[in-house]
Amino acid sequence: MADAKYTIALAGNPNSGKTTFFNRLTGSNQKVGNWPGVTIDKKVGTYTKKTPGKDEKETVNVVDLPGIYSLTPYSEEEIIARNFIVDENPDLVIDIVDATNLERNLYLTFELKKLGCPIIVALNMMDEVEQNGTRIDFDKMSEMLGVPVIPISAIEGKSFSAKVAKLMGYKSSKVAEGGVERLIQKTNDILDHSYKFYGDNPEAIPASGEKEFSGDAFEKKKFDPSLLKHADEINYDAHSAEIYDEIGKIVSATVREGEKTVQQDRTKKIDNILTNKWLGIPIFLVLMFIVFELSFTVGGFFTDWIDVFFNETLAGFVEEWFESAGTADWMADLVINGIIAGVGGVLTFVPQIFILFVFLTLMEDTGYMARVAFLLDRIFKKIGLSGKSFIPLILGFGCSVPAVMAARTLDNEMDRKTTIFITPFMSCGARLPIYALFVGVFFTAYYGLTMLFLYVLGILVAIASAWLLKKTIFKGPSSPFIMELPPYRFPDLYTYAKHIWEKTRGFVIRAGTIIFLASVLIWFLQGYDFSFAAVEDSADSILGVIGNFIAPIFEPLGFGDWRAAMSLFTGFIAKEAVVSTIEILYTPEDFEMLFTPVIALAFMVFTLLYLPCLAAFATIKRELNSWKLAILAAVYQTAVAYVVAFVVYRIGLLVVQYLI
Ligand SMILES: Nc1nc2c(ncn2[C@@H]2O[C@H](COP(=O)(O)OP(=O)(O)OP(=O)(O)O)[C@@H](O)[C@H]2O)c(=O)[nH]1
Ligand SMILES: [Mg+2]
Repeated sequence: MADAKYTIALAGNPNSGKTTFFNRLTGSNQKVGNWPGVTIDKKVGTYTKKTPGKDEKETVNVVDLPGIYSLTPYSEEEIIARNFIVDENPDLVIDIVDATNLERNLYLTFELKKLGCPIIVALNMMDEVEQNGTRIDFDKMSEMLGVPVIPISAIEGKSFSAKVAKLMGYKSSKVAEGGVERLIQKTNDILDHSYKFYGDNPEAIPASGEKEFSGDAFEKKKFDPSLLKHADEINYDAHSAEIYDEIGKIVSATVREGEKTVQQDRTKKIDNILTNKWLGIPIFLVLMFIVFELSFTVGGFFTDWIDVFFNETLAGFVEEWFESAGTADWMADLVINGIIAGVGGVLTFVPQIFILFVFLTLMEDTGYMARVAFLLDRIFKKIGLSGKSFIPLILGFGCSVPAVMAARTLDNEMDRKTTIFITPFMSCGARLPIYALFVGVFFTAYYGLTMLFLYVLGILVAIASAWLLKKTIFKGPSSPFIMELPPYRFPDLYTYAKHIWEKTRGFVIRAGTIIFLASVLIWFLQGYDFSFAAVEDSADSILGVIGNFIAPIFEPLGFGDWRAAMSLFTGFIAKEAVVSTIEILYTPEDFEMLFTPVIALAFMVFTLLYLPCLAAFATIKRELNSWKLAILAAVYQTAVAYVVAFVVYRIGLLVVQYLI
């Protein structure tokens, strides 16, 4: 943590807007999503506190915490949140409360108060409250709670995106206008003054500047450890009943419920269709199909340009330039046939990836993905896995690394391990260039369908594996879980754009770093033999010799060619390296000759399912905290890939033979 005078923690129920506020306050770019359990680790940022009338600026640490319902935590990320509040003794806790759901959210407020934390309650989502016509008496609530209450709307601002959002029908909040600034001001005021004032009587906090305290006089109110014990061992029924009773009183005294229930009505209407028992899953499939088709048609348009740029314009220019400069042949070969082919081969697919991210992120941010999880929850329950597993799985569409980490939200150990095992089956973004490459050559007319097949196959294999694992090595009852569905929300455009930008940028950066290095390595290994002498035919190179040795293993799957075998090998570094290897090793003619549509499909299926990349593997090892289990996972995944690719290949051959 940066060296700062104060530390503030952001606490609150899941999905109440903590990270949204954190990002605004600190200018960070942490993941926000419209479902509970997005933040799974504490994140530290800073903001600069200015005291009016003084030049001096101070750095304040702000810690974004995972959401918690109470101080009695169950899962790992809840423990992180609670322990931070309890052990790190922050100077101030800002309790971000979802004002549309006060009854539930205020429970934590009461618990925090009982701990003796200095807190400010930020009533978030005021824009939604107002749309419903609900009124809240903040002064009275503050008085009854005994802590400052400030209405805010964390997504609002004077930013461009807020203006666009307004144009698109988003209604802002009058009450919360400037609420974020007021909250910061209040935070500063409280930090500026002793807790002794605050703890006993919040109204007694003098206006800032009225009275100054030196650093030494800043006295921290210590937590009473007996209270902590209390939180763990308390007689919960009596305790909660008492708290809920008080919450009930506060809510009835301060809230005048509006006539309208805009969000609920809208959400209900949409959900009648989207989560319909029969229509839900077909609608999801159709949506995904449309997304893939769009990413192919729109993205493909730009992809062609980029392809021409790398393979003709840039390669041609570099070639001429090298020739005129008299550069050594090997150098020209490295740059043109190694780097430009390898890195360019991956970058070509940026437009497709970008468009896919545009839609997947939209599905996440609006709350639709939570519905997909809900739909699959029924299936998951049948196989004895908690529906909570689906959130990590959905994140797996992006990248397996954060997805595997997200399995921490599962409090049941067996469920968590099972989820970690199956998450890599979800097709991550890095695998997209592989499909795009093959589909672009062999399945041009069926792009959307082929992609859908691969994604759905990944989901089905994950479900089947979960069933198998729960029956065998990870036996045990799964904890009951009631999926909490957030209301549909118009995504905050600024955050939304940032999400897409970050993901796309990540992809480009990988191409420029790890794929760049992999390309150089592959180029070297395919051009030189074991005595480091240049070879005429790359089949005699280091890569060729190893490749020819392992290639027969893949013969039954249709791709027993050494180049295909080696691309799977380099794919362990990063999945995109499969594309780089193919671009470097194959001439287009060879590529089209050695692969047929059936072989291509089997190859894609194999790359979908086999062991994940190095980074994902390291994460799996860390999260399972066992080499044995991590290796078992990789072996299992590769074995599944082999069997499924074999079946796909054989069925494909039969179809071609008898039906086409
Ligand atoms: N309408 C409205 N939506 C908001 C507001 N603040 C946050 N949101 C939305 O609420 C959702 C949840 O926001 P997050 O910031 O991820 O919530 P969180 O509290 O960090 O959630 P966890 O990390 O899961 O505990 C997102 O879709 C936000 O865009 C607000 O003031 N008004
Ligand atoms: Mg969060």
